[in-house]
Amino acid sequence: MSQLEELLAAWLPRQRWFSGKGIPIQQIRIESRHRLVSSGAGGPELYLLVVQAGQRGRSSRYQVLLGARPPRSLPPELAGAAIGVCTVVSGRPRVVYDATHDTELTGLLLECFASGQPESESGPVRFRTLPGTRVRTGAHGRLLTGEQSNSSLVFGDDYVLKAFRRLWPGHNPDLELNVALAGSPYVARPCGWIEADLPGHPVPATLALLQEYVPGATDGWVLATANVRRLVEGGGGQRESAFPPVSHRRPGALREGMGLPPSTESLRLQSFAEEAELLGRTTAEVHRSLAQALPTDVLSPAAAAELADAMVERLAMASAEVPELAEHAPRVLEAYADFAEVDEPLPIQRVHGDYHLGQVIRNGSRWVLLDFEGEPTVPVRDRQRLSSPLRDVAGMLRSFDYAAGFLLVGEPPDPDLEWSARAWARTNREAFCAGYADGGGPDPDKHLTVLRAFEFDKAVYEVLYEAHNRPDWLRVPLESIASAAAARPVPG
Ligand SMILES: Nc1ncnc2c1ncn2[C@@H]1O[C@H](COP(=O)(O)OP(=O)(O)O)[C@@H](O)[C@H]1O
Ligand SMILES: O=P(O)(O)O[C@H]1O[C@H](CO)[C@@H](O[C@H]2O[C@H](CO)[C@@H](O)[C@H](O)[C@H]2O)[C@H](O)[C@H]1O
Repeated sequence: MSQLEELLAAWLPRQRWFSGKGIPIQQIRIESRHRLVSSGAGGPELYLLVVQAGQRGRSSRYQVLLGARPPRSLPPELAGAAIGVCTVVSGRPRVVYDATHDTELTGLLLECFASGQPESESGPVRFRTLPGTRVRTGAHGRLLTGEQSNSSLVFGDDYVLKAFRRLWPGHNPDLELNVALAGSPYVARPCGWIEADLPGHPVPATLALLQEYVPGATDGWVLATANVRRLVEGGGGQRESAFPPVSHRRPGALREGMGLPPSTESLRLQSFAEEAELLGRTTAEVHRSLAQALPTDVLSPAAAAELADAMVERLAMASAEVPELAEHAPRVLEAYADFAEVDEPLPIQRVHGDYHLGQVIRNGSRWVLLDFEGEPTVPVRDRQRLSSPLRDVAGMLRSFDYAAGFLLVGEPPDPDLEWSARAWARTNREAFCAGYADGGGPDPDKHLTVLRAFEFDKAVYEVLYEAHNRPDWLRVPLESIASAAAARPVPG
């Protein structure tokens, strides 16, 4: 291993976006290295590295944006981004650091888009813009610090540049789907992308996506968790207050039907249920646009069986890593077997693929959908497969459970709190499904077997995701699986 590879081997596992956390790195190899920009003699340089990390006999590729400056010239505000001192090029020692924190360098990325030309050593990295786009330069890129699988830089109120961290050959679905949806009011307009050739692969990999920034928006996860917290803090755990049964989709409908004014709790539940319903409608609209712009098909029985097999495989993998999952496996397997036997034709199309509350932002008038990347740890060619839009519905339903379950993380057992949290999740799940069906999507209530299998599959994915990234949160998907496994499946 080179000096830089050794430094990266120690630094990578500490990064939020590194998907192989907790598994020893056996090998690190810098597969390619490109100098993108240099701000002049003695100034910082920006390198783009494609790094292969070997773990448990498997190799994964990551993108590292590396800054390099002469030793002892790192500004104090970048001290926390330092990776170490080594020779990057031409044998001279440099202090190397995570360049996404360096606003001097990130600003130069916009200039590469504007000129279409990086100052590159060998030219295999390309900055592309979409027809009709003139990139405005001048703003510095500020790194977002949220829970992310990638790294997003916000340039003033103009753009967001998302650098994909885990790289796969092929166009990233986030680029493909945003381009297909360009012009829709429900996505952020795509402006350009960065791509690079990967050694030995005929198709380039997408390294980053440049999109218009949606100003003044808040993401659905922040809104939902604030709402669920308010509900609970406001005494939502009073069991005598009306909570709509499953057949009543709107909170408060039961009391309304009885001529009673809405209870405080149902008003609080309703405040987010309206949002959930609108989100359901918006989701249906986006699915319709995707189906119009890109290929569609119908899932054949053979393909359904293959899909069920893939779910079984994922369950086996997750159970091997997280033994608590194994006790629920028989019921989960039953759900997958029921799915494989569904005999109605299931329309399939391109879908979001990793749909949850953190992927939607709400501005003044609408919900906007982000991050059509799919599950970042799944190879791009698999993420490009057509799928049932109900997979996205299941993803968002899981997310309502998450927002409620998150509230209980670290809390001592409290049946009232648990009851309120579950009530919140159920109300919003129902509102989302109602909005989705009203918006023209396949009615979730009529596809319960399919939905149950997709929800289990997503929760199993989440178990692995949490085990690798946020072990404290593991109980959120595990408890959902336990309670869904204990419930009798409703035919449909
Ligand atoms: N175009 C945009 N306008 C405003 N905020 C955005 C935009 N794109 C991303 N964001 C913010 O960045 C966060 C992470 O973006 P996302 O694409 O979901 O990244 P990741 O793939 O790493 O999860 C979003 O939750 C949102 O808050
Ligand atoms: O980074 P991405 O947004 O592409 O997605 C990954 O990270 C998500 C967490 O940030 C993870 O989502 C899970 O946690 C969310 C709350 O933080 C919750 O809303 C989702 O329902 C839950 O799946 C996602 O699964 C993962 O791919």
